[in-house]
Parts: sequence; C-alpha cells; structure tokens
Amino acid sequence: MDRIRIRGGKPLSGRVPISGAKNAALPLMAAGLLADGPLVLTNAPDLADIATMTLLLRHHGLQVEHDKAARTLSISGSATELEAPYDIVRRMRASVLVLGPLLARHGRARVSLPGGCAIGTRPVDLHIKGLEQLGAEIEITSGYIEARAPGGKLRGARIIFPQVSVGATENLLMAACLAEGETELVNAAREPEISDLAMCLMRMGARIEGIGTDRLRVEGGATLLAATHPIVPDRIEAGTYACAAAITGGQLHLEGARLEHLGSVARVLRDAGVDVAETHTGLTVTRRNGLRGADVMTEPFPGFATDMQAQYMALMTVAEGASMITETIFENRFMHVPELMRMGARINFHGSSAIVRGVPRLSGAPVMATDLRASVSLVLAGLAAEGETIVNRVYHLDRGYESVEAKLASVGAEIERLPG
Ligand SMILES: CC(=O)N[C@H]1[C@@H](OP(=O)(O)OP(=O)(O)OC[C@H]2O[C@@H](n3ccc(=O)[nH]c3=O)[C@H](O)[C@@H]2O)O[C@H](CO)[C@@H](O)[C@@H]1O
Ligand SMILES: C=C(OP(=O)(O)O)C(=O)O
Repeated sequence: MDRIRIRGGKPLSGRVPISGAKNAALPLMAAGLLADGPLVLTNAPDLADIATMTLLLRHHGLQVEHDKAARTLSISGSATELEAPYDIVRRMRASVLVLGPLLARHGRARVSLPGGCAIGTRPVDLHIKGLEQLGAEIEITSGYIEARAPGGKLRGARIIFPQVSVGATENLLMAACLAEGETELVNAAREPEISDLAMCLMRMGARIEGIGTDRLRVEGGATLLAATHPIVPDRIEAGTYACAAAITGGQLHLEGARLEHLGSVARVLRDAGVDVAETHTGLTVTRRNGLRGADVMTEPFPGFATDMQAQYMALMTVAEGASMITETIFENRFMHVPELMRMGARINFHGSSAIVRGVPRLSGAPVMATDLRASVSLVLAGLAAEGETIVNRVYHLDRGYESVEAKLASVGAEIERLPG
C-alpha cells in the first residue's frame, strides 16, 4: 500500500490549481441517469471516487468516457440494469445517489444499503422517506433498498426534511425533475454542490426555483436532454490548501477558489490570524504572524463545514492558546485526534467537543487515518512538523485529493509518495 513521506517545516509559496469538486461531480454523474445525454461535465477531477462512480454507471449500462487530459466526463445512454450491487456501493456511500434517478426514470430500482463508515452510522432514512412521499413503495430486504413507483411514475409532493441532508436533497431534487407535478423541498441543504447540481439540471431542461436557498421548488415532468456543465471548484480542497499555507507560515494562491463557497471557513481562518483575500482568479491565503486559537462548531452550509474540521484541528494544534472544536454533523469524526497526539498535539476530547491547546512545534511520526479528511489533516500536520512524517493508507487521500503530493511539492513542500 502506498505511503506519503513528508519532511516538514518549509513555508509553502506559489499557486495551486483547485480541481473540480468531488462532492459536486458525484451527484452530477448520477444525474446522467436522467437523460439519454450526452451529459458532458467539464473541470472533472481525476479521483478514485470518480472511478467508482464511473464503474457504477457502466454497470447500469451507461457509456462513461473520462478524458483525463481534457478533464471531461461524457455520460450517455440509458440504464439497462437497475440494481446497484453491494460490491460497488460499499466502496463509496455516494453510490446511493443513483436511487432517485433510476426510480424516477425507470419506475424501479434496487440499490444496496451503503452502511456506515469511519465517521458515523450515516443512515439513508431521509432519502427513503422522501422518495416514499413522492409515491414510491420501498422495502428493505437482504441489505437492499427495493423501490418501485406505482404506474412507473413518481408524483410531486411537499417534502419537509426534519434534518438537513446533502445527499437526501440531491436524490430528491433529481427524482423530482422527472416526477409528475410540483415538488417543494423544505429545509433543503444549501451547499454549493447542491446549487451546482440544480444548475446542471436546469441546463438539461429541468425547471427549478429557489437555487441557493433552503426551499427548492421543482416543476416536474420535464424531459431532460443533453447538456454541458462545468463542475464547481472544490471548496474543501481550497480550504485544505488554505490550511496548508497557514500551518506552514506561507502564502498560496488558490486558483479558481471562490470566497462565497468557503462559507464561515474564511471567517474562522481570519479570526485565527490568517489573511484570506479574493482576487479575480481565486483566493490568496497568507500567514504573516502567529496563529491564534479560534473556536468552531460544524454546521450545514454556510456554517463551518464538517469536511474541514480535521484540517482546521491540525492548524489549531500549533496556534497560540486554546480552541474548542465541536462536531455536530457526524458522531464519530475525531479519528484523527489520537494520530495528531502522536505527533505532539495536545488535545482533550469528550463527546462531540475537542479542546486543542496549541504547542510551539509538532514532531514527525508514522501515522495513519481511517477517512479522507482525517488523512489530509495528518499531511497538514506533517508539513508543519519537525522531521519526517509517514502517512499510511494513502488510498483515502486518493478518494478526494487530486495529485496531492504533486500540488504540494510544486509549492515547496518536501513530500513524496512511496509505492507500497
Ligand atoms: C459525497 C458527498 O457529498 N458527501 C458529503 C455529504 O455527505 P452526506 O450526503 O452523506 O451527508 P448528509 O448531509 O446526508 O448527512 C448529514 C447528517 O444527516 C444524517 N442523515 C443523513 C441522511 C439520512 O437519510 N439520515 C440521516 O440521519 C447523517 O448521518 C449526518 O449525521 O455531506 C456531508 C455533510 O456536509 C459531507 O461531510 C460529505 O462529504
Ligand atoms: C465524508 C466525505 O465523503 P463521503 O460522503 O463520500 O464519505 C468527504 O468528502 O469528506
């Protein structure tokens, strides 16, 4: 298994191109099931999760071409196989996003339950209840969601989500485009990836109002057609490189990153003493002086993203003073804490809150993590640490960070991949 070796202590400086967002690309690819296409997605990142979604869509009978040099994904054809098997779904939870489109278009779907993962139990009850409100009949048997639309069609409805869910909003939004009549999604997630999906669906011919708000109205029954759509830049990748500039005391220009997509991450970084400036090509992030501890609580967008919590914690390990970090989205998203502590961090945690007391310096160590953002938080810690850090289980990073070691090396990090 590949590992990453870092020799820390070098301030990073230069330009980092921000890739298309994994969490936008995955639902956008699933939207390819709604039309014969082709749906052409530009600014497509080269990531393990994109390869998994490609495999799943091909399994359903679609043609998917990923031109990595041109950074485009072309998706065409109509599903001939309506089952999403456990073998693929277990690799990536976002596979469940094929449920709404398959059911809405073909009147039936059988999708493996995704199960939990390292960060929490992650049920899909909101996806299922929402589809039932659109008229679907759903049973769970042998670990599969068996869904049927009576008469082959879903019917529009008013769905009030009891809790904000990114994935459930996406599944329901896609299904509603082909349902008969009007659907209203109330307390919908407002993440930029949802707006990106809605914009793409509009380009395909869907009628959606309220984009960017927590109330989406969809006039269903449209026939969706071919479209070309650019995938929004990855705000979590941008936030991660912002932390890389900050933790090393350097300056990075994040090409393509957008301030409005960082939500409160930019405000918190400024509170911690980091300059975040918007330019016409992206964001410039600079740390001139010392870092200060600043508290955060994760929340749905535009609040502080849970997908930035581990990276921010790495930053706070070397800030002056203490910071309290509270995770409200996932029940088990502190798996990076013991590994950061092995590098000399001072962290106490109880339940959903961690108190981080900054230390002057971390020290390099062999570490490993069990999920994507925890893994990258260890890379950040390694960039700031004295000596050598080896990050094991690099495959987690490959799920969501395109060419992470090449991008970091190009701005001055001493980092290399050690083939396993
Ligand atoms: C591929 C993708 O875009 N993944 C993102 C997406 O995940 P994902 O779409 O899985 O996250 P959700 O927004 O659905 O989850 C938010 C919370 O709601 C709970 N929940 C969700 C659905 C449901 O049916 N029942 C339920 O209880 C979850 O367990 C979690 O506690 O949003 C998360 C929250 O911003 C991010 O961390 C993930 O990176
Ligand atoms: C948790 C994440 O992804 P997923 O929902 O695909 O597990 C993430 O991107 O940090």
